[in-house]
Amino acid sequence: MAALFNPRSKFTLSRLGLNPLSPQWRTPGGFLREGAEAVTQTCVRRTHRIKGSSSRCLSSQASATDGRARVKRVSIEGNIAVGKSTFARLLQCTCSDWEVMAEPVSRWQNIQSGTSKGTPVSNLLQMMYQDPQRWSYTFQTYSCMSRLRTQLQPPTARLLSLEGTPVQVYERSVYSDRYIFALNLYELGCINPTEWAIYQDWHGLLVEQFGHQVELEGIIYLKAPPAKCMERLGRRGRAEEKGVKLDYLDKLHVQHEKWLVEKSTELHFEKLKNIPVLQLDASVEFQRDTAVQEEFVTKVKNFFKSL
Ligand SMILES: Nc1ncnc2c1ncn2[C@@H]1O[C@H](COP(=O)(O)OP(=O)(O)OP(=O)(O)O)[C@@H](O)[C@H]1O
Ligand SMILES: Nc1nc(=O)c2ncn([C@H]3C[C@H](O)[C@@H](CO)O3)c2[nH]1
Repeated sequence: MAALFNPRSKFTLSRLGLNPLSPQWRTPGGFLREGAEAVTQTCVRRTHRIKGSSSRCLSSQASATDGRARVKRVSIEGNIAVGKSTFARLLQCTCSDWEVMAEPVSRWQNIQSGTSKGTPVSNLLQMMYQDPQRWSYTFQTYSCMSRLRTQLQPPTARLLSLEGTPVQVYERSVYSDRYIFALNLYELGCINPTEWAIYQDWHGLLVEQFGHQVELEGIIYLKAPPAKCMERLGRRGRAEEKGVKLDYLDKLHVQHEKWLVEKSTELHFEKLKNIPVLQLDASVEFQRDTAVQEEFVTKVKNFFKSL
């Protein structure tokens, strides 16, 4: 494991203060729950640049059908720092029919005391990267639980009241938790066979028990060469990721390819086996290129319509 993570970066409690929990961020296009702080500003700029932004994106249909069943659920999957949050912000700012649920990273960075809420206890993301052998299983229990919570959140009243076809968009899912990260850490020996057996047992039970509530209708796969992700990861400069090596991103890339492209990952949930996947070339530097942004948004709209 030492070859994949560099345990030199120091963890301090004071750093936790820099990552306040932000349960819900309002944006011109609607809401980005659990979200990133840059959203509001970037959103305002983007809404002026993208044609048809902040407008209803899917033609009005089935207004009489019951609200909740009409809400489609899609996850954005992809390697670390490929640009999921950035892409999610673009979607959030583009269409008010789409509600983005951000990955709950700040919760992992800021584990709270069970007794006195608000008191930070530790930074589990940092611990996992510093000592993966010790903390990987613990991390996967918590990441999966927090993803489950996110996927169980009902659509907002605003989304339910829309006449078109509203979509809840998640950044990653309980499925990538298992078929990308946990599987990878097991294959690397950071999760031992006993832990892996236990993880799979409770993961299967939870997903089956929650059934329809955690099902997805589609997946958007943002794909880029691991070297490009490495470059972006470095540019982003998240302190906990200082020791992440290219080899780790290579392995995660292979897991994504096996699951979403080659379809060779052994899956345990029927609906997931035939789930539609929209693959987008995320190596394109779309942040400042409105033509590329429009092309992506059109593909997403058509994908959502097809689900
Ligand atoms: N298409 C792009 N072109 C250029 N830079 C990008 C692009 N997408 C994202 N970035 C930059 O790359 C960095 C990582 O992006 P982002 O935080 O969106 O990744 P992520 O996939 O959400 O990461 P994580 O896996 O940690 O959740 C950021 O600094 C962002 O500004
Ligand atoms: N071990 C592990 N399991 C997960 O399920 C998982 N999901 C995300 N991450 C890491 C990637 C980024 O550094 C950071 C933000 O995505 O958190 C994970 N790490």
